[in-house]
This record gives sequence, structure tokens and C-alpha cells, in this order.
Amino acid sequence: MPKQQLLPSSEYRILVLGDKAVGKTSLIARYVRNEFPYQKRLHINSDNSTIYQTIIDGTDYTFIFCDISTISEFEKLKLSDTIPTACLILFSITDEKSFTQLNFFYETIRLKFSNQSLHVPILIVANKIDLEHDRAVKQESIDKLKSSGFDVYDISIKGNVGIGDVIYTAVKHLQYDILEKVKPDTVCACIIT
Ligand SMILES: Nc1nc2c(ncn2[C@@H]2O[C@H](COP(=O)(O)OP(=O)(O)OP(=O)(O)O)[C@@H](O)[C@H]2O)c(=O)[nH]1
Repeated sequence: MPKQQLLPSSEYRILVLGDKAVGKTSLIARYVRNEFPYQKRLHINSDNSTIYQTIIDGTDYTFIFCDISTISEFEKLKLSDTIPTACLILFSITDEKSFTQLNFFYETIRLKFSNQSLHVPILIVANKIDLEHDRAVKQESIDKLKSSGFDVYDISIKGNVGIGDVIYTAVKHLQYDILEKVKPDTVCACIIT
């Protein structure tokens, strides 16, 4: 009997949002090209998206990264729920305002996706941890977010620390949500031989 794999879609959209200069473009450039600092716009399509194919745990993936600098860009985004979508909201530990903006981004995303049939995971990313000496956001404030149940990841794009973990976690969240959605009754997520 032919092998049939009933696994989640391998195409994922990853929206990267956050205040000015928190490292949104740098994150995509680092992940896709291992480039830091990035060469201006070299890798960005005209719609500010970057398509990247990779293999994770032996499976092929296509990621569509969308670099969103302003809320008006975000609101203009045409989204369908055919492509599973995760959101990364970045802030910089050296910029208190970028931290206080988190709530605004979080709520805007939740509203935008309120009609989506699939749950959209939102991960919060604390960037520039290499700049500990310039820290403006207290660690206790970040710990408080974590203990309230938010997924918060500490990264340094410059130091190439933690980026792979963030993307990996986003994808695993998406797969889990898709499997939960298709799980009931007759459909099982398994390999039929
Ligand atoms: N030290 C340090 N600098 C970083 C890090 N990540 C990004 N930067 C720097 O922060 C600045 C802003 O990075 P960008 O990637 O342009 O930030 P952005 O969020 O895309 O900015 P906008 O497009 O203006 O919204 C650049 O000078 C980066 O080189 C990091 O982890 N550590």
C-alpha cells in the first residue's frame, strides 16, 4: 500500500512585528541568510515578505516571513486562513517604549485574527540581550509576563542566540493547533503504510 502522510501543511506565514528598531528585519536576515548586520532590503520582496525554504526535523518547510514596521502595514495585510500564521512580537531590552508597546501589538493581532478558524500563536521576543549593560527593561517585568503565561523568548540577533528556538517553537505551536483541529473522529495524524 502506498505511504500516505497526514501531516500539517508545510507552508507557514510568520509575521514579525514590533516597535521601530527592535530588530525585525535583522531577525529575518539572520535566520534566512545568517547575515548581521543585514544588507538593506536585499532579501525582501516588494510586499516586504521573504520566502525561505528549509528542513526542520527532516521535514521540508516554506516560511513566508512578513516584516511589519507599522500598524497600518499590518492592517493592510491580506490574510486568509489557508496559510497557518504565527506572530512574533519583538521588543528590545534596551528600549522601554518597545516593551510598553507590546500590549498594543498583542491586542491588535488578536482583533485582526478574531475571525480566523485556526488559533494564531503569538510569541513575544526580547531582543538585544547582548546589550545587558544598556538594559532599560527590568528583568522582573519580563519575568512577570512569563509567569502570566506568555511565551517570551530571550534572543540576541547580533550574537546569534535563541533565534532558531523561536522559529522552531512557532512552527510546533502551529502544527499542534492544526492537529488539534483535525483530530476528532475519523482523522488521525499518522503515517498509513
Ligand atoms: N546589539 C544588537 N543590535 C541589534 C540586534 N538586533 C538588531 N540590532 C540592531 O538594531 C538596529 C535596528 O535593527 P532593524 O533590524 O533594522 O530593526 P527593525 O525593527 O527592522 O527597524 P524598523 O524597520 O525601523 O522598524 C540595527 O542597527 C541592528 O543592527 C541585537 O541582537 N543586538
